[in-house]
Amino acid sequence: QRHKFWETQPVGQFKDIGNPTLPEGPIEPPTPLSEVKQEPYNLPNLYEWVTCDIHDEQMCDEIYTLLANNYVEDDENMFRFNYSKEFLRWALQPPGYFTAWHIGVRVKTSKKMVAFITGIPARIRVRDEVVNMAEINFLCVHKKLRTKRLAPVMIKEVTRRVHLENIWQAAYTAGVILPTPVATCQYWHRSLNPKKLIDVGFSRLGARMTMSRTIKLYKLPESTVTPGFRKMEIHDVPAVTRLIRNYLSQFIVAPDFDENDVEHWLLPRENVVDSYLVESPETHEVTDFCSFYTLPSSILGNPNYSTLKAAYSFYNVSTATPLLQLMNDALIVAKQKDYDVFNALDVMQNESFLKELKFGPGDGKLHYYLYNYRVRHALKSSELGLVLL
Ligand SMILES: CCOC(=O)c1cnc2ccc(OC)cc2c1SCCC#N
Repeated sequence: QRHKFWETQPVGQFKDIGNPTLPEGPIEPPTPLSEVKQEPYNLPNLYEWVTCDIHDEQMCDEIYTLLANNYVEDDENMFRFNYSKEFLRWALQPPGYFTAWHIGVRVKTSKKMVAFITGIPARIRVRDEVVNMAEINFLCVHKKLRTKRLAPVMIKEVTRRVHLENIWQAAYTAGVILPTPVATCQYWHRSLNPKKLIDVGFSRLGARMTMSRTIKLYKLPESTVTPGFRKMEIHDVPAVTRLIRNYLSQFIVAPDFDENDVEHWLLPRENVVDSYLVESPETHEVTDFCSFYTLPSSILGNPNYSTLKAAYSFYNVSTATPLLQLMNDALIVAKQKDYDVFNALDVMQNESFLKELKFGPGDGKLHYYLYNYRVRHALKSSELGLVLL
């Protein structure tokens, strides 16, 4: 029966949509820490909790393999996300992370990892309130255990462990509708390797279009065009922090990044995150910034290809270079690095460049959720300044 679990949780309920008397903000007050359940929730008998030290090579391997074989697929089962190990270590070890929030479920006898869920701490501003939250991600149950109702108890257990750290709100996304989306975003895709996307069946040759005409349509310059466009370096952290804090202040929901956060989330890491900035050749001021993260996908059941190399737009700021030109340079760099596709959500100001840079709308939507925090009415995706991995 629909949302049996979510109707028991402090989240916006469908029945409350449009009720103007309900105030924006926390739905339930914090619980005194002494009253938070001290022991883990009970799992079905065959299974046990395991706290996952993602830094441990063997544990990281097990998590990588569980996700690579059982994590999210698109509706047509053409792709499955294939997060790399170095990406997982980056995603799960931001400043102030808690190992206890990286939670596995394994079979008591075989010790086989069969499920996973994570939280990381994040300061997220909602309008003018900065709230300490947990970002919940990587909820994955092995394909063979999907009917055992493991997800609700895993969500309750990560919530319990977050409460023990005196954090009472959370943010998460899903491709499915749950009570109640704070915003609903659309994926957009920019072909970089149109022949491969057509060969795997994601894209189709347009009417009256040949393959060579299609390749020409998506062709990009060999090199970037913006003077002063270069990779971000560690000494740029203060300037980039100023730039991105100012830029994100215009959105209703956005991360409250400090320099430590910027150093972790935006400094380039090979095969994980790429970030570039524009340093004015005259004034040496940092005026613009763009970034994308690397999330490959397994291509399912295709004899000729096994992996899709996908770049995902992350945080972009333009104050001097037109956003259109800045993002075209990002596409150029992604093509230089042999990505097959550059993906973006219609969040922030992305709508201003998507069509002109030849992105096409995806058929998947991404719904954003807040736990124990009511937002009176759903936001437009352009009011969202938050990109979750
Ligand atoms: C070619 C465009 O599609 C994707 O890049 C892609 C790749 N892998 C996925 C794995 C699971 C999946 O489940 C929803 C979707 C994809 C998608 S489309 C949505 C992500 C974006 N942009």
